[in-house]
Amino acid sequence: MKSNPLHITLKTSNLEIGYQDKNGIKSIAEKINIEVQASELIAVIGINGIGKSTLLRSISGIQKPISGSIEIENKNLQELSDLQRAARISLVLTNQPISKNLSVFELIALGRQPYTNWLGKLSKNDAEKIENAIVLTSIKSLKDRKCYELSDGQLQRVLIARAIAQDTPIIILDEPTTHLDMYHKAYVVKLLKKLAKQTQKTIIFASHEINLAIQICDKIILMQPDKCQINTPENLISTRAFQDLFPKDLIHFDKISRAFRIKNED
Ligand SMILES: Nc1ncnc2c1ncn2[C@@H]1O[C@H](COP(=O)(O)OP(=O)(O)OP(=O)(O)O)[C@@H](O)[C@H]1O
Repeated sequence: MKSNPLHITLKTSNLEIGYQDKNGIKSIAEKINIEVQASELIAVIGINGIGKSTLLRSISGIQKPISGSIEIENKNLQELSDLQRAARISLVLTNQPISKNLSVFELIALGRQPYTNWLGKLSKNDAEKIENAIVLTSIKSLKDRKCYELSDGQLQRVLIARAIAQDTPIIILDEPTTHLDMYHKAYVVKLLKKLAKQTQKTIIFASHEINLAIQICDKIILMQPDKCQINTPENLISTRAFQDLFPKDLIHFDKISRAFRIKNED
């Protein structure tokens, strides 16, 4: 794919997301209008239960939206077959069960599944994509290890490598920094930024690491009870969008340090 700053990879129009339970359809968020471009790193931010995972599942095509449309590279997501979707979007779910008995190489090779023949045999091109993903995520030394031997931080890098090997224009990750220490949280988000720039992919991830997202991401999708907006961290700060994200009794957004801070006074 060519590096083109105006290459729109994902567009939602008047999207309403939610779920169905025994009592009927429940709406979680509506009027979601977002447009994202190639090479952008985008964080989805919002309080617990606001609908971040539901939004990611909806734009990945694994959960049906209530209404509105989702376009991936100018194609309606609903009209894509599973295979066509897998060639456009890769999804990394932190709590997804994976077979930890696989070696790192085997797990990354699963990223090529949408392209391999029915025997699952890897072509030369598949092998190159896998090798490239291993190099980009700096996990060469882990290649032959079993996944159960890995630390959470290492496993996260391997899952990211699998998504890179899948070679889709869009990569979506749900809370890729969960369970990681401060250093490894920063490491993973910086890695995602590097990958977005080097591979011209759109990378969208949900996270509670707001201070990190403000420092590193190109854009933030900010989900709040009454609206969902997308903008650069600078614009969100200047329009005071972060001010009422949390109840004000404990935490406030400090414009000077561009970070949320805990109130110390009683
Ligand atoms: N299938 C479902 N059945 C019942 N409730 C659901 C279902 N899917 C989502 N919800 C509810 O919808 C709301 C949004 O959930 P979601 O997981 O998308 O939020 P989130 O922002 O990702 O939360 P968190 O930050 O805690 O991970 C929550 O109240 C959740 O309980």
